[in-house]
Amino acid sequence: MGCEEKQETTKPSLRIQDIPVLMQDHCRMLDPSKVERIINEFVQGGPERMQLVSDFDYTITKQRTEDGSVVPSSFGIFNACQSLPDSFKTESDKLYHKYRPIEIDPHMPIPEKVQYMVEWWTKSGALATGFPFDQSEIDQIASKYKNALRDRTHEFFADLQRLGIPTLVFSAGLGNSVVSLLRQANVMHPNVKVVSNFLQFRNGLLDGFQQPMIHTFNKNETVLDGSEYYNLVHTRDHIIVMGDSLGDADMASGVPASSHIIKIGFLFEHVEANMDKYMKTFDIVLVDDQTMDVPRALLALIEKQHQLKQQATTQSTL
Ligand SMILES: C[n+]1cn([C@@H]2O[C@H](COP(=O)(O)OP(=O)(O)O)[C@@H](O)[C@H]2O)c2nc(N)[nH]c(=O)c21
Ligand SMILES: [Mg+2]
Repeated sequence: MGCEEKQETTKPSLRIQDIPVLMQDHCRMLDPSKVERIINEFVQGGPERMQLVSDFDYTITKQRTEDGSVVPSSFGIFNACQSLPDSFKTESDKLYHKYRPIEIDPHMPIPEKVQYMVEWWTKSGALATGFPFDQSEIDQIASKYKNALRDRTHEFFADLQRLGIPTLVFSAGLGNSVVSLLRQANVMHPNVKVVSNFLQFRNGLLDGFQQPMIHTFNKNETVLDGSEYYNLVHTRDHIIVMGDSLGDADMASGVPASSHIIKIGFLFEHVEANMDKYMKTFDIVLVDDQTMDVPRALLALIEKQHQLKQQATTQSTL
């Protein structure tokens, strides 16, 4: 009885059907009432309890561009650099053909895959060793793709900065390419942190990747344990997670179990075959949506309530 009364008084003030972006045909939800409940928690909790965790490749970059050109992945940008030795490309392709099928093998258990992934990233680092290399090469290639970020990415990152929401861009790819693209797109604000694999140099020569290695299966908040960023976000228990691969949904693993998380999945390839898994994995599935409109709409609701609260406080102190 008491419980029913409580539900009555805490009735959500926002209803999913009143949020137009979530009512679009290409926006799918397995459990809209769960999304509605969490959105209300987010709105009540305000920006100071929020954090955002996003994948980079094909989550911040587009899965489909208007002119049909393919956007390279962060490793792809590096591989396109002219000064890399000829053997680098051939050897790196060989590694890709060996390890990529293991990475996506639906039957192999994850602990077994982890060993192979560590092997892949280690060998890939070893290939990127012992020759001179200049970051400007990555910058030049990345500059061609600074307009290949999702529509309204600039506005989205401006929203996150204005609201002071710590934003983690997580990539098991190459951090040098990620940062270069974000910088050149003018979205690398102080609240944005990129956790990824960064090139390391020794005596003026390339020397593989810096530690810790970020691979597909440790790409989650457990690798942040004890870091400065962890200290910044560990009390922020309202989390938006965004990704395009099923594994991206686990990026917030390691945060307290009591956290409220909305997982947004961008689905583009093999829509029918993937739909079921994406629906079970992400709270909101966006089919061929090349914009940041849905996450922006969530932030707008949070900001609106925040402003109302601030106005009320100002008036009560007058
Ligand atoms: C070590 N290594 C890993 N990858 C791929 O890079 C991806 C980076 O992982 P991610 O950033 O989590 O995923 P996303 O690209 O789907 O956003 C992994 O899923 C691997 O398939 C790699 N790809 C290339 N081209 N070269 C490499 O050396 C290499
Ligand atoms: Mg991705």
